[in-house]
Amino acid sequence: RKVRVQAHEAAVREPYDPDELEAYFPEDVEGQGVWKSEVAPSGESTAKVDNICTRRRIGDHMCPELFLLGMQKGGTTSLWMFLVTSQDLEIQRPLNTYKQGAMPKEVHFFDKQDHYAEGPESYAEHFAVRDLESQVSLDATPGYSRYARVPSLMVATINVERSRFLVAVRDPVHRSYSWYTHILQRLIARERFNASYQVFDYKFSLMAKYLPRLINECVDEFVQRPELVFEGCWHLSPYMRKTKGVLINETGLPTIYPFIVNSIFADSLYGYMMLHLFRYLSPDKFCIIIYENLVASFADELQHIAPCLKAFGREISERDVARGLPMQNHIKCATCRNFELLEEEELKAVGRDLNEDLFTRSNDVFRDIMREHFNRTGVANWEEAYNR
Ligand SMILES: Nc1ncnc2c1ncn2[C@@H]1O[C@H](COP(=O)(O)OS(=O)(=O)O)[C@@H](OP(=O)(O)O)[C@H]1O
Repeated sequence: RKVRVQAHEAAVREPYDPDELEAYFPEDVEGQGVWKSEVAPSGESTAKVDNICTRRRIGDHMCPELFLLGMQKGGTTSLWMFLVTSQDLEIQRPLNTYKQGAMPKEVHFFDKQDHYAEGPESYAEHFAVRDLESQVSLDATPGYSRYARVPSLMVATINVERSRFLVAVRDPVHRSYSWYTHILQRLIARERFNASYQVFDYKFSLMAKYLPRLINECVDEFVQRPELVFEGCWHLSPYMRKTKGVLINETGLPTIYPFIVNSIFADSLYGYMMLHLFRYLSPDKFCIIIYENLVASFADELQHIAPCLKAFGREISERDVARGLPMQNHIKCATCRNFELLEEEELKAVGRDLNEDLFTRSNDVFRDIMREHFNRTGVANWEEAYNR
């Protein structure tokens, strides 16, 4: 398959070869060796999986059966906080995670090769011992939605029949900008993040100008099979790793580590991300909520996770609704070095192009999914806010 690059040919990098990548990536973007470790999914149907998760014995550690899979920057920390602090829902959080001292929200078992390799017993040990059949625990790792291999690994490990999956989506432009900000505030000290951002003079608007074309070239290759788009084009896919960089005219630098900047936009392709998840996990086990609605009308939007809680005999109480959505994880970056602060109108202008060039196609897929599987129409018309 030929990779087309419409950029200044002289400055265009050759495709990254595996040795070069090896040198760039002594470890994964997020700090583990995920991208290069071929974790072979077992391919076993869940009926055949026999492990601590499927056995569910009283007296054993309890694997999660409720998952908050994403999307990253979709308000997941607030939703998690709401769920695990409810006195009525009785949802258990992990005792600890693999990362010492981390908030007990994100276990990162399925997206980190080293953790997955430790096996289900190790996963379960992060949760309390079960002393009642009705207990349920939650793994809220929004990064799971970013890694194409995760759902197949889940199917090979968890009790799929009993499990339920929550996903919070958000205006893709705002989600992308929020993740750009997150990287700039929390991860930019890492050499690869800094190098990839530097090419764009650290500017979101420049990333938004160049990345849609690169991502679209990949999406176009798979568009006849929309359920394969995410696996084909997610930020660490072979296609994306091999793709040639482009020259950024404004800085005169060619892209480097494109997957870091890719992910800012590729992780907002919710339609394709959901179709990928549905290849492994049945839509009727999902509850999808829309961040903007959750913020604007908490009680109403919360009802859309009710079916997933009901599966465990849990009901959202009036006093839960009254508690409202806590505010968590708002990253203020005003004083971050090199931060491109985009005021509302400026972000709108950037977002308009992003929608036209990249997001609308995936949003259409997402809206079809909402109509078909969740009987919700007229939701998530994010682009309307950007209309000229
Ligand atoms: N109550 C409430 N109202 C409005 N917005 C809220 C609320 N709680 C969290 N947030 C916003 O959610 C963003 C963080 O999302 P996540 O917690 O999913 O991020 S992470 O993926 O876990 O890092 C982050 O968005 P940005 O501020 O745009 O970065 C938070 O501000």
